[in-house]
Amino acid sequence: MKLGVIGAGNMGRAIISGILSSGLVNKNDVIASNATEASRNETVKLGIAVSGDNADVARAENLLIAVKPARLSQVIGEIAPVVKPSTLVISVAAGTPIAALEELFGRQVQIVRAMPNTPALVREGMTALCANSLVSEESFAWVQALFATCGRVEVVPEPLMDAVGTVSGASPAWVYMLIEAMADGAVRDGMPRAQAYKFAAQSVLGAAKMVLETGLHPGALKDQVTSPAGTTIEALKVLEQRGFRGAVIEAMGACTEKSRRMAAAASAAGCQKKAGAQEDSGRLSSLLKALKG
Ligand SMILES: NC(=O)C1=CN([C@@H]2O[C@H](COP(=O)(O)OP(=O)(O)OC[C@H]3O[C@@H](n4cnc5c(N)ncnc54)[C@H](OP(=O)(O)O)[C@@H]3O)[C@@H](O)[C@H]2O)C=CC1
Ligand SMILES: O=C(O)[C@@H]1CCC=N1
Repeated sequence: MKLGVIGAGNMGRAIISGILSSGLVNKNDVIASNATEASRNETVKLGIAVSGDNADVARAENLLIAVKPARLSQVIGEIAPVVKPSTLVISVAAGTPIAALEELFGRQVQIVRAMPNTPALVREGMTALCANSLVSEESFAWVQALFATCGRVEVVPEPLMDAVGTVSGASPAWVYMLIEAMADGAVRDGMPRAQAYKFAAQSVLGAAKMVLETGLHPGALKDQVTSPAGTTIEALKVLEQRGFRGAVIEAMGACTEKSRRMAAAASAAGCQKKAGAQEDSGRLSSLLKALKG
């Protein structure tokens, strides 16, 4: 198998769907796993092979791990014996540094850390990537091509991954909140709800494209909309009074801080495991010495 995916949930399935619709990887070359039968029955609808055995999936040439960070230790414990030196492991886990993943494997493994987002499903995702030194340029280029099938890709230094997890990984959540709130506003003004979602979502999509494609500063684009003594400025005044921008910045700070706390906890757990392994190997060599003596 070309690609194995352990944890075909919201993020895993979005990536699989993005990749399959690009044709870069064939359905017959993908295998995925879920914990429960109910989820496996959903995953099988993607037309790929599905297994309840993570070791089966981990035999693929490239392995994407998309379980929740709290499940990583258990899953890596299960698959470490079958992951070969040639296997390329990609983790999308938030707040989980490469060094912590290496500790969980307990040996040298080629690891790419990715931070994607769910718009990968419609091939409008944003993914940041970084890798450990064992990943060859050729393999890293392949991973970039893989995620490029799901949208935009950028290589970033690992310390930026917590910020990325907020600005693109998690941000769709509050953009959806904004769309929901905008639609509520339109409903209040008399628009039917289904139509309101379309108008709100298309406006967010268009505004995002304006930023990406004109290269203009978002402030300049805002000014283009805001006519002197017009209607828009009345809305901006209320948003400034209610602390709209401050609320977004503070919320994003909380999100990034959580990711950093998770990373610190994952690193501390890795250090404990390493210390434990050193203690075990110390005990083993004393035992061997005693047996020889
Ligand atoms: N959701 C998002 O927008 C983003 C998520 N991420 C990262 O992606 C990862 C997954 O998150 P998300 O998709 O939201 O979570 P989900 O809960 O939607 O998906 C996790 C999947 O893992 C499966 N799973 C759990 N335990 C096992 C196991 N032991 N063996 C095999 N499969 C297992 C679950 O199966 P079952 O359904 O049967 O329980 C589920 O399908 C996380 O690490 C998160 O940090 C990164 C960026 C964005
Ligand atoms: O909420 C989370 O932890 C994940 C990571 C980024 C988006 N969702």
